[in-house]
Amino acid sequence: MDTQTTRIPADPPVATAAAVELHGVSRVYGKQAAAVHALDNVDISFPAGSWTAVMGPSGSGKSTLLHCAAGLERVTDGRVLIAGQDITDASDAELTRLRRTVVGFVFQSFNLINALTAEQNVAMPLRLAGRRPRRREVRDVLAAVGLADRVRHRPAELSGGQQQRVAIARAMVTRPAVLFADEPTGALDTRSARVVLRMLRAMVDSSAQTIVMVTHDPAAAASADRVVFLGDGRVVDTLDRPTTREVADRLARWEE
Ligand SMILES: Nc1ncnc2c1ncn2[C@@H]1O[C@H](COP(=O)(O)OP(=O)(O)OP(=O)(O)O)[C@@H](O)[C@H]1O
Repeated sequence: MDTQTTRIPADPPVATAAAVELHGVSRVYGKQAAAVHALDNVDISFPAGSWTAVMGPSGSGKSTLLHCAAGLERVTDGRVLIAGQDITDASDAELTRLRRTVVGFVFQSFNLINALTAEQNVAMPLRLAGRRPRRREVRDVLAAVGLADRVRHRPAELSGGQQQRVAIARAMVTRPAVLFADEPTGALDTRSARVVLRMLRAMVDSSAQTIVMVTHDPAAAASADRVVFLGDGRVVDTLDRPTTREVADRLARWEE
């Protein structure tokens, strides 16, 4: 008799380790002779709980990659999956729901509403998702980004670094599984940039959120777990656990 018993694993297997997957994704702008292949058959996956920096020369397709991966823009070819869900043919309503629940965005230009206070800006995604924001949860997120004493300030009354932190708080308040950030430190001085990068690191390490960030700055990219380099709409290189020096050297090679 077989005395071996079947062992039941303590934890169920992880269903999907990828927060975002792009399979054979192409994005073409314009037609025929005027066609621009902004993305050309890109295969890439962003593991859950990881931080990836996307780099490459101007026009290499970084923003297009971010927008397609986030469901902000439709792909011409290929498939995009977010949290295991194929969003390629999702309706506009489904994409809107996804953007309000699963993903968050931070843009270089902050995109804050000037007429609203920091607190009201941060509460906005909760309202859009149909929730009545609790003052406490909004203030807690603002406190987490070091702005507990600025909740009643409007964007014009805040520094660039503070505005960017409000934008990050706004993206964090719904606890999105994936945060897409387009040059989140591009408009900041070195000190404010460091604060923002530390906050992004905390999101990945403490809450296992996933970050995909476009940047031109090797120091910012070195805060990520991995750097993906684009050239002419294709992934041309990747670098794991990068240092600033390695990123700068690799960039110089691809931008030659
Ligand atoms: N809406 C559009 N219509 C036509 N062409 C576009 C459009 N958006 C982007 N492109 C083209 O697609 C290519 C990739 O653009 P994208 O903005 O993704 O590059 P990028 O790497 O983010 O550049 P940058 O670093 O300058 O922001 C470029 O050649 C650009 O001109």
